Amino acid sequence: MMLRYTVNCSILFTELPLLERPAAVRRAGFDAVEFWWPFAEAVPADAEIDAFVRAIDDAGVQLTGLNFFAGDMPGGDRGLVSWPKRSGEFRDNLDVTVGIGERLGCGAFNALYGNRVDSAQPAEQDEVAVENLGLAAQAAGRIGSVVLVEPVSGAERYPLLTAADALAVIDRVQAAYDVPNVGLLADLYHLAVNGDDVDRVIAQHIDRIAHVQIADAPGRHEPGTGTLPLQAQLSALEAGGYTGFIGLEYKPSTTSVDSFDWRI
Ligand SMILES: O=C(O)C(=O)CO
Repeated sequence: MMLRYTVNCSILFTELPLLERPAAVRRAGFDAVEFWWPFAEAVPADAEIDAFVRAIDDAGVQLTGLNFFAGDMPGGDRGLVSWPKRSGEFRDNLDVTVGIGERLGCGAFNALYGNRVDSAQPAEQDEVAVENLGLAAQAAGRIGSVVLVEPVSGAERYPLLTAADALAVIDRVQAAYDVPNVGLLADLYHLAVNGDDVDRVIAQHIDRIAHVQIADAPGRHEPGTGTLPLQAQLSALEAGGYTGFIGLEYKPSTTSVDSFDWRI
């Protein structure tokens, strides 16, 4: 298989401090990494950003993907994009994220949509999301990068569960802002756990898939630890002409370095 893999350093190599993970990925034989937002704040100090950029540069790996600031992820937040009261923070974060991307040649930014909140109606949240995604796409477009919209599982109030949910949002953004650079993040684990028909999504929407991530289910561990037909789905992506990266976004069932044997 010619598929290219990128290692998600927010869920793999967590045995190590964050800044040591890119070098560990390189030692494990990979040349690409992706991260969830790696800082506590939407706008971190310049020194923190410099240290992050240096860790990736010095490791000799490519940053292929970075999540925008998504709130308190361990506390249950899953993005600020559709959260009216925190829209300002998302917008403050846009330039910082794209700035990091520009320094490292990062091609994709994941804009987690955000949970439903009690302080706003769903329709208002969806309006705000379209605006914020339009702005994000314009910012990413300035460096030739794409913004990703991702269906996610495991968060009770996250409204994008299936590929169709995310594609409907992308359609709205593209109609309102005429931005070509917004695409589906097809995380095959999240889609399967949410009951989507992953084979059909690949067959029907491969041209709208801008990034793929994988983990097996149940458990969200490496491929082969669960029951998902991931090898067949990766083959289908390759046969269908998908040339992007495959993000390894799983919790290793052993140590991270011992979790790569499933690759063909
Ligand atoms: O929150 C998650 O599970 C994600 O996949 C974020 O990108």
